[in-house]
Amino acid sequence: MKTIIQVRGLTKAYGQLPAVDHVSLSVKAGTVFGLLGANGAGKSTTIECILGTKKADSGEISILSLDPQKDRRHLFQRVGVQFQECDYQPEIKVSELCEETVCLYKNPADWKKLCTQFGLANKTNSAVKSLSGGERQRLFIVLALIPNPQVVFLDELTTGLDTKARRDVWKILEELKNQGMTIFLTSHFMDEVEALCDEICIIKKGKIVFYGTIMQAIEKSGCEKFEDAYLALAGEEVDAE
Ligand SMILES: Nc1ncnc2c1ncn2[C@@H]1O[C@H](COP(=O)(O)OP(=O)(O)OP(=O)(O)O)[C@@H](O)[C@H]1O
Repeated sequence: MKTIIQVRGLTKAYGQLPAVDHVSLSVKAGTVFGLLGANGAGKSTTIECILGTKKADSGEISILSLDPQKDRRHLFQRVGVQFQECDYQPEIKVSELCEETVCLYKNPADWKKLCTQFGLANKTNSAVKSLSGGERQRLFIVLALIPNPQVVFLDELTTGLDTKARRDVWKILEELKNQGMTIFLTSHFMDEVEALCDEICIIKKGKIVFYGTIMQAIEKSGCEKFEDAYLALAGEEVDAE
């Protein structure tokens, strides 16, 4: 299986704070990779360095065999990114935002089809600002998929979605994975991670504390349930430092 993302010794500090500390990871084509950790663990910084929107202090990063700093334009065409929020004109409609996004890419997906897949078919004429939190979240996934990407980054992908919408999104991601898409996600929902991820990496204060499969995490922790395993491995209990 081809390696889509390869990170070796990624390190990035903000002043004195080591946000990402010698992180190495590798993501194979057509798999779902979960980067996990508490708030402030360093997930977003890692993703931004992989995407080239932040410059690492040291380490090597390759994504789709490209250097994210040197080849950002090429990467832009081949990578999808879901943001928690994105900038849009205050009155813009769903259809207009999708069409604007389509214009940015050489080989865009059919946005209407994506809106239907994500349960937004009857919202295309609505203003983005009028959507519910869950609808907006689904729209951001649609926007991330418009480039027809080979790899997609989904940040806290189902935050704000109701139970059925979450399950629907999982199903679509399974289908995309089966079609060969590589998915890199962050999530604070361990049921979602368990349902979707082939491999996970847990970071704490910028350092990797676990890397492997869900089963290996359960085995290593000695817990029965993955959520307990995650809490034990991530050390999310209040520490006394
Ligand atoms: N631009 C910045 N300047 C200074 N410190 C920053 C900056 N961005 C992030 N940090 C700090 O770096 C650390 C890692 O932040 P990061 O956003 O990567 O974590 P995260 O795991 O994505 O958190 P969350 O789950 O809350 O999104 C945190 O302590 C954060 O406060």
